[in-house]
Amino acid sequence: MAQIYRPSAKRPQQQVLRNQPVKALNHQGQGIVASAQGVRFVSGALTGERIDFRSEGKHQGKLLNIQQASADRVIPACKYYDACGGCDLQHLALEKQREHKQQVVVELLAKFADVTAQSWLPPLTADAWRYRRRLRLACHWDRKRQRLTLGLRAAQSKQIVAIDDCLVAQEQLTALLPSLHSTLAKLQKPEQLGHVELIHVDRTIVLLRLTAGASAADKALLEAFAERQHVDIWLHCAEQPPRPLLPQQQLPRYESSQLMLEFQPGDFLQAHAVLSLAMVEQALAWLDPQAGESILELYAGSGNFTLPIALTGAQVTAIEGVPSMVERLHATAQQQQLQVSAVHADLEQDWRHYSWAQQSFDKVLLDPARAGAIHAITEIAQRQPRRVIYVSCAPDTLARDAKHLQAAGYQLKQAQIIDMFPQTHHIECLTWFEREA
Ligand SMILES: C[S@@+](CC[C@H](N)C(=O)[O-])C[C@H]1O[C@@H](n2cnc3c(N)ncnc32)[C@H](O)[C@@H]1O
Repeated sequence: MAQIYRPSAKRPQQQVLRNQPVKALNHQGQGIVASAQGVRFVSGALTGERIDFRSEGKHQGKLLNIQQASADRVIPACKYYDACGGCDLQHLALEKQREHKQQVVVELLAKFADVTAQSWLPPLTADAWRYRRRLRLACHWDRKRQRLTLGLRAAQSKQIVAIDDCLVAQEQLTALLPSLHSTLAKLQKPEQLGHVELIHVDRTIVLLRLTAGASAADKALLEAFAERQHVDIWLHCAEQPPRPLLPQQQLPRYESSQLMLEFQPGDFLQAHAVLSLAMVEQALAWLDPQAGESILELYAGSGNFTLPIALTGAQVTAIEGVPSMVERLHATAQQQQLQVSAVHADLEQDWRHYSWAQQSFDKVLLDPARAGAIHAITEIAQRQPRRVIYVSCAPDTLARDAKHLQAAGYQLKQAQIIDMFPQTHHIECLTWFEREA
């Protein structure tokens, strides 16, 4: 058989580069270094620092040593900082984190959309530690050692960092960790545990994701835990929707504009309770809904913005892609006797087939996931509502979508950073676009 020459696969270069200046932070909070090998993004580095790093792959660098530290550098408060992939900006002073987040949005809007806000409000801020009301924990059962690991994912890895505290989670949640760990390790088949979500709203919820239904013995074990810890347990087994462990358990509720909204554990819930309330209030101030106006709300979830808007007397058409959230939104609107039409639809599909999309709307509010509103924004732009309030959790997709609005004749009147995820690089931004007269 003929031998064919095959060049050996090129290994990515892993050269160490020393004393390199960091020129800025990117939107993922990584230091940008323009090295002789090209631009590298280095997690943990700060603007103005000089660092040693190892070049990894085409674009990344691993921080090895800080030769000259920034005056904005602080000692990370969390003992898991080096291992956990969560709070990746806690080495930057809090005020500077907020300045950086606004700067990122300003720059991305200018670079990708040629959009400049007419004015910026100061960032909306609240507690920067112990703020998270939901915490998702990864689980792994080591069959050989008969040991359960319960923790958070390491940075860019599937590894789990076992934790007994998380400084950004509310204390009601972290206080559960030791007893939860020992209870879950006693399950008959702990390998069936996918992940665990802890939620604190009007009650504390432990949602267990399982690959199969729990046995009667496991249910009894969990029931005893729930009683001892005064929590509600929900089970999310295989393809079934999440169910309460006990039939008498009620749906949990969270607050929005003095209303209590029901939601199903597992469905979307804003992470920071205080800032979620403040954000809704600010969005309403800009939207300024009037009785009789017709408002289209996209990516509505279980009604965090919808019901406060409807309280003003405006007619709201709220669109959401997850059926359980549409059901909850519809039920709460009925209980409160509010004018809401809650519709299940995929906003990424062509809107010509949707009857709700054939009406005209005075104003639009949208709050998409990180992917942004790549199709929906073109549909909105065609319909030319007077005002668009865009709530974004990803500045890169906001900039992409803002370009469509700008091309369709909208101006960015105001913008504001919501410090929804302190200590992390994640950025939440509220924007107000107005159609030019
Ligand atoms: C950032 S959450 C906002 C939810 C709500 N506004 C709130 O404040 O709680 C985004 C929502 O968009 C929904 N979603 C994502 N992609 C969608 C799509 N293609 N069509 C409809 N809804 C979608 C998600 O299910 C989620 O509820």
